[in-house]
Amino acid sequence: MKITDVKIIVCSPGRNFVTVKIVTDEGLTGVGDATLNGRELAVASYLKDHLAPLLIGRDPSRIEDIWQYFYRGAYWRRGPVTMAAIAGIDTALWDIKAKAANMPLYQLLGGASREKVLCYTHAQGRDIAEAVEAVGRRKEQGYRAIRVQVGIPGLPDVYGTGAKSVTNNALDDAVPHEETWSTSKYLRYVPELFTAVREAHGWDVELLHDAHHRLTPIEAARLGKDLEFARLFWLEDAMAAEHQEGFRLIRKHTTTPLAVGEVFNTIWDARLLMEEQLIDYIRMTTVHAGGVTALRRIMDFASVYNVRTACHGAMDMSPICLGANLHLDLWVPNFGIQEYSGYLPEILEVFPGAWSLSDGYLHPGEAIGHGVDIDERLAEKYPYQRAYLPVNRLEDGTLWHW
Ligand SMILES: O=NC(=O)[C@@H](O)[C@H](O)[C@H](O)CO
Ligand SMILES: [Co+2]
Repeated sequence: MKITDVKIIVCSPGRNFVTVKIVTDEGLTGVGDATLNGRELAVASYLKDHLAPLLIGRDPSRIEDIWQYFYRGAYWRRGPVTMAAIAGIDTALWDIKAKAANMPLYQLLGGASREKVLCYTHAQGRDIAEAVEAVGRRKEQGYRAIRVQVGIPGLPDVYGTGAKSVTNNALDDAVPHEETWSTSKYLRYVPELFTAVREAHGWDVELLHDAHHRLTPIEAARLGKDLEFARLFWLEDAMAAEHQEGFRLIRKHTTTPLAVGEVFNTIWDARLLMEEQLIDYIRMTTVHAGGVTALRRIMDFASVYNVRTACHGAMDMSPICLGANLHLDLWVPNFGIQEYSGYLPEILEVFPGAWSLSDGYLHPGEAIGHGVDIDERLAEKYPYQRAYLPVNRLEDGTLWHW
């Protein structure tokens, strides 16, 4: 079998996605997600101008060799753009291989280790009352694990808590929306949020919270400690994790489980965190971690250190990424949880898939390959629109983490 064509499809059904479609001379095709929220065209060009030409004529079954060719062969290794581009190709190649083997991808990985995939979803509010109500709605929809985020009194819209939080990016802003942040206001308020949520909804629902990299190590330790009463499933992205050693301080002070990794793109970003068991969940996902080939390796490394998987899966990864994740989620022995924040209807039309959600659990389905495709004609109806994630400033104007 030979690769005869590589298409890079950029579309925007409610938000921007970059999709790789690989065509072979035997009629088999495969698709992969290569979306990088806010820098989509950099990945599209990396693929179109640099990688796609090198794929034509190659044997699509040589997935590992192609992965190494683009990783080691790049010379300039790692980074979100490079690894998202490699991910798009790699995921498409695994899709083709599973189709050629006439089986769902999870069978190729080693078969199912569970019947279904536990997921968590998002609930947010501009204030505690709204957030408590949102948790109630998510419980009624059958979710067993819910991430709770809330606006902070005295601060304007905080990321992921206002009306625009559905798409997590500013489609209608020609420049990144600038948020204002105060850690002290935040640290005082979040424990009140979880007191109210536990009071209203009890203990049979798993609660998660995402600090989106905004704290220093000691502030993260403080929050973890202050939230121990709420018995969270996890506190996520407590601090910007380039400084992996910083988690030693957090770990020393709190038993609140820690999750990190959605912005990581190679194992090197997480090695120390996992070797020293400084985290409990690794949040790396197919599209940002370099595809199925890389993520499978990272998941196995995590299992050696009792770290569980928790693939990132918000709406700024396409349903193709979710589909591929779900096959890994069904197979991986050290599974933790899968993020699922739902998709706008137009996204599900452009990316039809075999996966399903019921009663707070997902399943990849039994279609051959990873079970998700792209409707190219429909995708054309949604041309790219430049959009960004917000940026974050302290009240004095300092450009801050997020
Ligand atoms: O854990 N999930 C998250 O943090 C998401 O909501 C991210 O903010 C967006 O995917 C960033 O593009
Ligand atoms: Co997150």
